[in-house]
Amino acid sequence: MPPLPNAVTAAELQTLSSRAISAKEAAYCPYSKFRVGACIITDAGEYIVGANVENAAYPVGTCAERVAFATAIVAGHKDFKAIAVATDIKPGASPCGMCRQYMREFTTPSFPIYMYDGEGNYTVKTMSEVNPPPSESPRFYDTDVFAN
Ligand SMILES: O=c1ccn([C@H]2C[C@H](O)[C@@H](CO)O2)c(=O)[nH]1
Ligand SMILES: [Zn+2]
Repeated sequence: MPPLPNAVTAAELQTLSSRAISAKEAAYCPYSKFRVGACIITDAGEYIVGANVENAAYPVGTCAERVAFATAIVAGHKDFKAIAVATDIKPGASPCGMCRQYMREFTTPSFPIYMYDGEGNYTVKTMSEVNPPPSESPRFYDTDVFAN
């Protein structure tokens, strides 16, 4: 049987999580003091990290997930296997609405989001679980809808 799309091996998940956890150290978060690190693994097995970068004008700040995806896109990556997001809270944090929308642009509904707490435990959800289809979620802009 061919491997499932978006399936990460145990070794890949180990690297993905440790890079997301260490990326927390790069966060610039003097306002919230809430450190978030993220790491994406591409289909080819490259790892790209991000962390939240805040701003005195709060909405201008960007989350770790969007920093990681923007970095990956600018580096020329197109196909992504999974993302890990690491925080210091239990049971981890799920991506905000802007990040769900942002990530949908570059991922499929089965794309997994691994959410790590401060102790290395995770929960995992797919894009379609955190971002339901447009019929159920009218304010969610889906690339498939705009593809026609
Ligand atoms: O999934 C999340 C949730 C929050 N944040 C950031 C945004 C802000 O800088 C801080 C507090 O919300 O954490 C992320 O980067 N990713
Ligand atoms: Zn976000």
